[in-house]
Amino acid sequence: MDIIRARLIYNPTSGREEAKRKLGPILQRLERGGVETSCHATEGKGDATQAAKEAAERGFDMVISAGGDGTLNEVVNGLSACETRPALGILPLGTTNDFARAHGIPRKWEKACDLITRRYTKPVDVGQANDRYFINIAGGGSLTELTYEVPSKLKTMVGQLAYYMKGLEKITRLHPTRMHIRAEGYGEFDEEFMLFLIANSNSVAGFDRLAPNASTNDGVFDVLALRKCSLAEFIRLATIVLRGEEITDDPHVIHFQTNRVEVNSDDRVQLNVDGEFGGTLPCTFNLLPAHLNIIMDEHGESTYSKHGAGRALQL
Ligand SMILES: Nc1ncnc2c1ncn2[C@@H]1O[C@H](COP(=O)(O)OP(=O)(O)OP(=O)(O)O)[C@@H](O)[C@H]1O
Repeated sequence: MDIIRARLIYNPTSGREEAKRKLGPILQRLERGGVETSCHATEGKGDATQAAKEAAERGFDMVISAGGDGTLNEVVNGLSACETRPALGILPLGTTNDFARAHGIPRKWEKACDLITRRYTKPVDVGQANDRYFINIAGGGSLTELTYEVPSKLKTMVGQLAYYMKGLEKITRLHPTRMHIRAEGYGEFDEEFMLFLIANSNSVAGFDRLAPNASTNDGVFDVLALRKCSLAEFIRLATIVLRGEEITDDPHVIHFQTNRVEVNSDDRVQLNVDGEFGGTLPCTFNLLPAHLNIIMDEHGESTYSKHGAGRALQL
């Protein structure tokens, strides 16, 4: 068995602190599977980005992100900026693990370790929003501005949507903003929007039908923009999303696929990038095709079209 070198970047505070509690057994299991692993415990915001960048520069064969979507997003940001990018393994030990769930990466640490030691990688598209990277979703609009006010685990915009729909709090503060959206190969829109979403993955906070065609390996984003509408219309559409049904054909929704979108506004519009604050407009969203090789189940995702089949990690 070939031995490979991996750097495990774990957030000791994620979820129920499982990465910290199970660290010994995790390292042992990886080692038994030929993945010789050293580790870095993150100390706060941004640390995982720096640690991933250093691991790539030090020539590790693989970086393993252990934690939730927040840690994964930081690791993706560190790796995506590098010329030579190690394979990425995921131990989904956080409170929210949207990406892992959508890509069939097991929640149990034993099974996730076994998947990593099988070393089967698939190329995955990465989104770039100005100088930040994302693998699930980015967006902007008044709904995303409310996101940061809520001390909730539901950090993505759609998660917030569910939150507001349950409580109907603050929903009256939703307001349209005039934005200019220019999409490569599609066209331009200059009108008032409630919000826009740039989806790279089809599973956003569990709403699999929100962008049903979005896939992390098709070379395009699914863009959804909600036109100015009344509160009643907004609630009607949000209810459809919460029921797990599609809204892409609704006349209030603009939906298209592209690999580059520019969004601009004269007003201050905050961006949400994979659940985190991502600065303000203007923003250019660029898709980086097959930018990262992520360890997945060979039979995990079925829509493996544009970049061909996955492969065993070549070392
Ligand atoms: N030692 C640390 N103490 C506190 N926060 C940290 C530490 N290390 C990393 N973080 C921050 O914790 C955030 C959340 O991490 P992560 O998504 O892995 O866990 P989670 O349990 O799913 O998240 P959340 O607590 O937001 O639900 C990350 O964005 C990261 O910046």
